[in-house]
Amino acid sequence: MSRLAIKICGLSTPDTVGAAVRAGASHLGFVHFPKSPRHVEAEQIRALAALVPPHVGRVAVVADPADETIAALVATNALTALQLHGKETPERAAAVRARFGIPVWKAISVKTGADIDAAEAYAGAVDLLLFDAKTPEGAALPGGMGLRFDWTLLRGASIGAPWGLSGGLSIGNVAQAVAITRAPLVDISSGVESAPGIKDVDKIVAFCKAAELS
Ligand SMILES: O=C(O)c1ccccc1N[C@@H]1O[C@H](COP(=O)(O)O)[C@@H](O)[C@H]1O
Repeated sequence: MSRLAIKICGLSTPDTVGAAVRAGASHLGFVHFPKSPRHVEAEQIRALAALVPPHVGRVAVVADPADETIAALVATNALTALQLHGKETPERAAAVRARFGIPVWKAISVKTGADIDAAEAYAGAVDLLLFDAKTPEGAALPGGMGLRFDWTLLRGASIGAPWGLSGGLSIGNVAQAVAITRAPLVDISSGVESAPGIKDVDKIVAFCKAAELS
């Protein structure tokens, strides 16, 4: 059985980056979305990523980015993947991957089983599908709101690509989430914070422990 991959997302300080690495995270996420309390500029991502050992993935999270935005992020040479967390189509996701030569993760907003079925259109166009809860229409953020969806929708689903589970995960529910979905990767942001955008080292450590035991 291969080890559960853990992505700690929305990091913005050297301390919390170090804590996530030491706690055993396989991937770190950096949100580049100005409306987010977790927003970090490309130069900050470059500096934070320089603290990360090469075996740990470094993922920039964006939503419906312009090509210029992607170019600036890719130019940092700090990233192992780009997470598209907006309304990008399969064609747009494939074009980003081809144009910028970077692995692409696509967040799939889930409310019903039809949303999971619709993810099939992205297989082949992206490198990883990340199932996250749909945020309410008009919400300020497309993710990072601690919302979860009905995990049983993923039970027994055959996903034709590498994938992960996101949305409303916490120290207390990650074991149940993995038991239900058999997710190979779990992704958390607000569940390891003390306030929006403020990561909590103790919570990061506790989450990684709980995920590893699941
Ligand atoms: O966290 C944000 O502010 C954010 C902004 C724009 C796009 C995505 C964002 N967050 C991502 O949402 C998921 C789930 O987060 P949570 O655990 O429910 O808080 C995660 O991948 C975040 O990085």
